[in-house]
Amino acid sequence: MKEMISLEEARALVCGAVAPTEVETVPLLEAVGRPVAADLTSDIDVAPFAHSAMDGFALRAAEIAAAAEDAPATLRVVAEIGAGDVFDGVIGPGECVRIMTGACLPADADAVVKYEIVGVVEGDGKTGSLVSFTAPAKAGANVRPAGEEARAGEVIVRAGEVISAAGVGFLAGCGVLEVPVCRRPRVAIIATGSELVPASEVPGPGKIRNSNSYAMAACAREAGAEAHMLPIVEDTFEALRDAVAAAARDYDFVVTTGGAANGDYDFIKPVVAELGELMMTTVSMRPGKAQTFGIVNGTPVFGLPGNPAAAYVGFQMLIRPALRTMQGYTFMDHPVVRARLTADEKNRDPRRIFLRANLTRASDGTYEVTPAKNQSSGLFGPIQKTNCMAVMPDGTEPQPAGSVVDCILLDVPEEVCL
Ligand SMILES: Nc1nc2c(c(=O)[nH]1)N[C@H]1C(S)=C(S)[C@@H](COP(=O)(O)OP(=O)(O)OC[C@H]3O[C@@H](n4cnc5c(N)ncnc54)[C@H](O)[C@@H]3O)O[C@H]1N2
Ligand code: MOO
Repeated sequence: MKEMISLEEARALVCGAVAPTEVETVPLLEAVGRPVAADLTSDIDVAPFAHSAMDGFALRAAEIAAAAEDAPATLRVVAEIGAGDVFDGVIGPGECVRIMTGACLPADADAVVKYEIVGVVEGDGKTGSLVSFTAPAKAGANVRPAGEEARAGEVIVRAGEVISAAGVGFLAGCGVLEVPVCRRPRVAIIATGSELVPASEVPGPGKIRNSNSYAMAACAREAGAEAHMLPIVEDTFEALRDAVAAAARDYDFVVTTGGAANGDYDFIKPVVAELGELMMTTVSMRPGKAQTFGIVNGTPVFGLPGNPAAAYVGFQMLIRPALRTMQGYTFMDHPVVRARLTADEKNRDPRRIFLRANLTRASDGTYEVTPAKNQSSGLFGPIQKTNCMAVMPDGTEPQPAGSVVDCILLDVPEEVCL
């Protein structure tokens, strides 16, 4: 095992070590935002029948082919149909049917003319009236054909496609009310550290609240997983070994925070090595170089560093892709845009640096990015107050203001116009 590996190597290693969870069938609404695990087909044609796209008059286009301003064509209205009605009569020569949007197109009609451009010559425009047309209509005008969106038996969504909110509507129209998806991975979150107290308590001397578990559980949820916060584990080899061994039996993925470096009380590396296969210990990234990964009992175990920002970046860059792989996503990353640094950035390191930063739009519409002043790896606060991570290009040269860098979009609020 290499001591320090690149982020790309780490990601390939972690994603390569996980497998999709088994397929389960969930109610349609539960599938929003998730990739489907099998091709889906429609049970009917959608739309099931040709129908009108306008409120107006259904007719044979040929009847009004010669219509003009100075030579209007006049037709007799023989029926009225609304959405849900079916007209099964005959439209004879010189006749039309008053039709509403969504109503089934009569068999004899091939076009609809909206009523705004139809004159009423006699009557009130309803059955028995005489109406006039001053322009021809193309066959098919204002007609939505049967099967426009889907054909019965046709594959409408392919395996791997992620279902959007509109997609839920599409599937409902196609009669797909249950959807096969990969089960959400059950993720155990274990905070290690003898300094930790539950966040519900006020910490005593030398103690701090366990905030990592909450953040990692939130990250796991955002990644589509089911998060389970387990009790805090004190800094002893035995306690951590027993907690990790039990979690590896009961969960699909185990995340620990803390005890990942080389201090006297850092035990995640020896624990994973003893219980299973230790595959990674250090990644060339900042914050968060101490990133442990291995397999225990067939279960992936990821040891994040204790520092909050380091744990957060490690989760986003390495655990999130793994959890998405387990759910069948083919796209693992947060969106990335390129933006100009608004100030010189002297913060450089041979490791890849992820700066907590704010992305904004300049007046000319291009993106600008401003790193947060406090880049301490010990804090969650600056991440709450920023919306992206600006990735410094590899190398140790200072980056002058105006340099263009990748920005990983994390929590971009609606008011930032992208
Ligand atoms: N001699 C060296 N010491 C350290 C190095 C180094 O290279 N040489 N790296 C530092 C960096 S960078 C990091 S990151 C940490 C990683 O070490 P650990 O994973 O062992 O982290 P801990 O020591 O357990 O904790 C670090 C820090 O984070 C706080 N913490 C831990 N767990 C939680 C939690 N659940 N909620 C909130 N805060 C937590 C903890 O109290 C510490 O302050 O090592 C550095 N040291
Ligand atoms: O591994 Mo540490 O993140 O650089 O705070």
